[in-house]
Amino acid sequence: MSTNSNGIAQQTKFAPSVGLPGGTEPTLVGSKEVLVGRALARLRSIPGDLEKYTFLASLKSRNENIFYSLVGSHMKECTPLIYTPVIGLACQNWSLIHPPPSTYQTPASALYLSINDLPNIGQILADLKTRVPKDEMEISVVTDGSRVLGLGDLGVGGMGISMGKLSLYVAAGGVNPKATLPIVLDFGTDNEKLLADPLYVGLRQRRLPDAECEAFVDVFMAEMHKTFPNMIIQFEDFHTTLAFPLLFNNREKYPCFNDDIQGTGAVVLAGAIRAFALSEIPLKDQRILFFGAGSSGVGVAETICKYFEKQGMTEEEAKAKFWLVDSRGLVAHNRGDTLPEHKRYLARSESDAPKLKTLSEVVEHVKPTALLGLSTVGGTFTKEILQYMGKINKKPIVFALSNPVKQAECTFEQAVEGTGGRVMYASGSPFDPVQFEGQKYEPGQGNNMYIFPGLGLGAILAKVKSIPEDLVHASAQALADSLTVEEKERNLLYPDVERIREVSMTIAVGVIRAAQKLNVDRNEELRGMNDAQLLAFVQNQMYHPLLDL
Ligand SMILES: NC(=O)C1=CN([C@@H]2O[C@H](COP(=O)(O)OP(=O)(O)OC[C@H]3O[C@@H](n4cnc5c(N)ncnc54)[C@H](O)[C@@H]3O)[C@@H](O)[C@H]2O)C=CC1
Ligand SMILES: CC(=O)C(=O)O
Ligand SMILES: [Mg+2]
Repeated sequence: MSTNSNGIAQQTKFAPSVGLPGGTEPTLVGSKEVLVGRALARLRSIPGDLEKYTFLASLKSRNENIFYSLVGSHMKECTPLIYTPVIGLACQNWSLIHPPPSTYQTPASALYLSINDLPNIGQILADLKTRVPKDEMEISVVTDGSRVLGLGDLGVGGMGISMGKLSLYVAAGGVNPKATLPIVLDFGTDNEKLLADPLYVGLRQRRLPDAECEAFVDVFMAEMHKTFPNMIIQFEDFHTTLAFPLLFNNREKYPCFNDDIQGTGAVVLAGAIRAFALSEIPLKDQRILFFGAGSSGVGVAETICKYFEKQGMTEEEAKAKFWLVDSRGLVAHNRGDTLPEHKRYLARSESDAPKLKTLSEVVEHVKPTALLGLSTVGGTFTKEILQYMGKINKKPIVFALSNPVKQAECTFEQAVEGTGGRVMYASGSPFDPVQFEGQKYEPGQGNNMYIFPGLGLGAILAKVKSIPEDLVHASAQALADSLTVEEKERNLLYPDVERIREVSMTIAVGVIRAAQKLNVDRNEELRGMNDAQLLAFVQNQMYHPLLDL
């Protein structure tokens, strides 16, 4: 990453301006605080969520510095509007709100590549390179929109999630906005509503078979790497049948990772490390049940399983702590269907496994200490299940991680009430604190937004060749270690979201050190720095809109 002011040095200076008769500006435009305050007041005056989203998108395009100052100083209020849950609504309505003003602003602020572009990808990227305002692009979030949050196939509407994640790279990770590139690969859509919608802005044809998508991505990745050799690629919201092959095909060749598999793995591991400790149950006695065995469920389960091994368990001992449930019941070798590759590693073998079809049956069979939902199905952690978790555990762990809010397996309030206030809870989308029997309870937000900004920042600064699993584990450990004494006293599982930039910095340092250990770093200058110097270096490299106003 080059210096902070790169690409943003020519921003408007906000000295009070004196109006001339007939001028286009009012008499007093205001100081930066006033400009941010004015944007906030305007935002709060807008009644609808989608309208708030389009206002913020328009602000981002008109003045990036005010946008990022506003978001950075009001993370709790703005994150739900530029990210989950409102981003889901934006993706669902993409054909109506497209192009958001930000795509007009710079010609390289978004890239749609369709299957018809396959022969020309190299040329398209070379042209784009001549138009990007920064000498080197640093990070791209790439999706094909085939599984956007828990909302299913939204086709090119997935652009919203790529843009939202990159806004957080800037606001929470301090990446230069000019070095970010959201990309949608338009492989068609299997969403009947979109196929029938004359206003749909993507290809109105059915999705290509996975093998053809994989072949497209082979070409895409090679051309991206040729054009932007240091660019980190984040795969996002690909349907599970593509998510795993794309990760395995590319992870050793290029600096890339899958956010749903690995970012989610790391953020949930970090929250779980803390919850396991608070539960006062040793790791060897934990029994962890996953409701949902897709890219994120399996990604998280395998990440925690590896952590157990690092804590001294054998592979078999670690695997024995996990149970996965999918739409056919307990995932088991002997249940009579052919399990897809990603479900085999943690599939069970006990003789009664095939009989366990519903979540309630599996919960009663397993007696879990921790119940984690990554199923996309809202409300599935019923009152009875939550009460049962409360009955068998002193401090039950319940993570309802599906996004957006309606897809959460239970709300925070339901979890608190069902367990008599003893739950250790995290959700993917934010919930408000809850009052129960005169006491205030605060939920955790177990969302990969705590990981990817810091993981990406560390990978950019170290100029990594690839992102091995140890870098992901380092990001989880750094997040778990980042809670302050005050946050621990509040029984939080994750740091306060207002501190996310500071947390990202710590994660970046952990990731850089892990990259150095594995020799995947190309920025060898960082090797000579001690930890304090490295932290100062990371901080100094971070884009900071307030300084540049
Ligand atoms: N909190 C976070 O940071 C993240 C949350 N997620 C959320 O996780 C959810 C799942 O994502 P993926 O794993 O990619 O999706 P997926 O569609 O691949 O997996 C869903 C899994 O749930 C199972 N399932 C669906 N309906 C079910 C039912 N009625 N009963 C039992 N099992 C059922 C499916 O069989 C499948 O195993 C999404 O809502 C997504 O938003 C994903 C990534 C990060
Ligand atoms: C948060 C996220 O990546 C998802 O829900 O897919
Ligand atoms: Mg995702």
